[in-house]
Amino acid sequence: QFHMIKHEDLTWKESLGQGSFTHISRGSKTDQRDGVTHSTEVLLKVLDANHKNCWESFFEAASLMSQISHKHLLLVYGISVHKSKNVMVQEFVKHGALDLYLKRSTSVSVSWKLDVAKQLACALNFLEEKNITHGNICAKNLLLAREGDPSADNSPFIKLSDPGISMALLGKDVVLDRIPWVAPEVLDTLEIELECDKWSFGSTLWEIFNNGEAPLQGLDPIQKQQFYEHFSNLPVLEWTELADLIIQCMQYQPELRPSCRSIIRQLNSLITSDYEILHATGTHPK
Ligand SMILES: N#Cc1ccc(Nc2nc(N)cc(-n3ccc(CO)n3)n2)cc1
Repeated sequence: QFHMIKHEDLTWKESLGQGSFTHISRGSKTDQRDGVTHSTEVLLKVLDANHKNCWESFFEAASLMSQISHKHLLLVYGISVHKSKNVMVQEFVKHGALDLYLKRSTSVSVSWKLDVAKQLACALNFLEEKNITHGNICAKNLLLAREGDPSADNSPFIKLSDPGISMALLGKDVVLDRIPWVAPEVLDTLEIELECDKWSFGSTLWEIFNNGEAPLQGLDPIQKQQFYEHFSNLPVLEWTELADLIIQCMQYQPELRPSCRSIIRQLNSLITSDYEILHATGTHPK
């Protein structure tokens, strides 16, 4: 169920850091199409040698992404297995992970953030309609294909990355570390259902509107576990309508979380202009 890419058709360029249990590099792949050699810029995601036993789950995550196509889902060209290297070949997304972009950027507008939130909600709605659970929604797994330039009046464009190795294989400490993105019910069963993605969406909304700051970042795994045991909520954003949506998504009872359609409807009903004016000037528009 995969396109196998030959090792010799890949060129490795600079390393770009690492995800969890993988490291990523820029590269290119060549392929022959109607006798013409094409070279495509790609992102090469290599599974760490010490997690080689997770290669099935690594590729399972990638195959989820290549079975379906959607404008806000990352394109996976295929995989390449050569000697002990398990490589996922992805489309190269120009501006990389959203969490780093938000941390580095100073002047990202509220409407820019809302645009990104709507695009993520659309991707989730698409997956929900196909009854596919992603299982690892977070700003680190949102990739920025287009920055969006307010003066040129064009908006950002994001792609949801692959979910990576399933938590069931990664063990309890990784699951604890993923609090508050991982839904509370997952801690017991390690089973992920559609509602889990709604919880993670709420946590990711919090990240986006807090400029990429990781929620609960100061807490250690035990304190993170207690956060769930005490049915705690994230610190409330001052934009109450958005804070309400986050609370709805981060309901401890999975069945009380909103559908994607409801999430999209609520995002569309948020008025950014008033909020921005109020936020910027401290006064309400006339
Ligand atoms: N400086 C810089 C820079 C870094 C990366 C990209 N591009 C890219 N393309 C992808 N397909 C996936 C990723 N990822 C980044 C983290 C993860 C973990 O999931 N993926 N980055 C562009 C610029």
